[in-house]
Amino acid sequence: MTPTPADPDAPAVSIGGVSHRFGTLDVLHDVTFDIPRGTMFGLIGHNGAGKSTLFRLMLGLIVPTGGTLRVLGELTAAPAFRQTRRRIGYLPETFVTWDNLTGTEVLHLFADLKQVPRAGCPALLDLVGLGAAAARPVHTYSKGMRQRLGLAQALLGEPELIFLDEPTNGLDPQGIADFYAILAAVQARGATIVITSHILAEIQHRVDRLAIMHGGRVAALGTLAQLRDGMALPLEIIAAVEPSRHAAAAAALALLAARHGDGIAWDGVPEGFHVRCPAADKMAVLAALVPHARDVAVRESTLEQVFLGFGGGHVQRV
Ligand SMILES: Nc1ncnc2c1ncn2[C@@H]1O[C@H](COP(=O)(O)OP(=O)(O)OP(=O)(O)O)[C@@H](O)[C@H]1O
Repeated sequence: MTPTPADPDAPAVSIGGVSHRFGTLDVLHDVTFDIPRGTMFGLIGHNGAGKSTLFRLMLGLIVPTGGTLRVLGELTAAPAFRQTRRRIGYLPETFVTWDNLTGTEVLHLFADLKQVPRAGCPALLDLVGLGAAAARPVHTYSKGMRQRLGLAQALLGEPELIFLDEPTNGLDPQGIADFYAILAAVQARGATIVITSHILAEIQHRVDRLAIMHGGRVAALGTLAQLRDGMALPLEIIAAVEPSRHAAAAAALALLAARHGDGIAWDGVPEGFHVRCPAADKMAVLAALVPHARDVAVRESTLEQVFLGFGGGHVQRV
């Protein structure tokens, strides 16, 4: 029987002061955060930051050497967690499967291992776009098709919580878009998704919340907007200005900069102006430029800039 968590509103994952040590190597240090139910949560960090270790801990495959870890309301160290694991899906970084079996046969085997009915397999193969290839042996699949088969096995039994470790590695742009469209549908039915990726441009607008891991610690946590605010990275505003309006636009910017101090900087280019300013000055800069501009675009800092700002790009081995 599937156990029901005591509190259905409890976070999908609750990590409290978790540390982990392999032998003499301290890999995670006092990691504390929750993953709210129904969210798509991104876990990012440099190579060796501890993401996969945290995944293995959340899956109950290893037990933390310090702190507590609750997943779907159950302590991962508790014997009852074996039952809870049936409500969890997992796509490892490297999805290894039986190459001589067909897509359908592979999925049947995973369904048997997970003790869920095989009857759901055809619909899952259709969902991931493998319906037409289901009867072909897996050794004839492309890398993208294998990854989609991996996603299908992670979705067996309609799990409430799904862990995906760098799931879009090797997928082409259309494959990545299709992959996230499936995840959006899965999230819409209420599932929580935890995903790691090194392709930050890909996940920045797709995840609801993020944790940036650095050297086994949580360096930052929140929505992309909160992380941007925390970093106070400047915005870039690009204004297309006709030559006849250049002087007037430059004068408006100079007046604004004199009023707002050093935070506003700009370059004149043949097509107009590139302005960098604190986010708080965005509306003032737009108000100065719009009367003179043919077009204006605002570029907010990317997740990659935020990540690098938090020291994410600095590989520090723990
Ligand atoms: N079984 C293990 N025994 C000893 N050390 C380990 C073991 N698994 C991981 N580590 C070490 O723990 C640290 C974190 O590794 P982990 O795989 O969790 O990082 P990661 O953030 O997932 O990295 P990547 O982005 O490269 O996948 C690394 O220093 C790694 O060498």
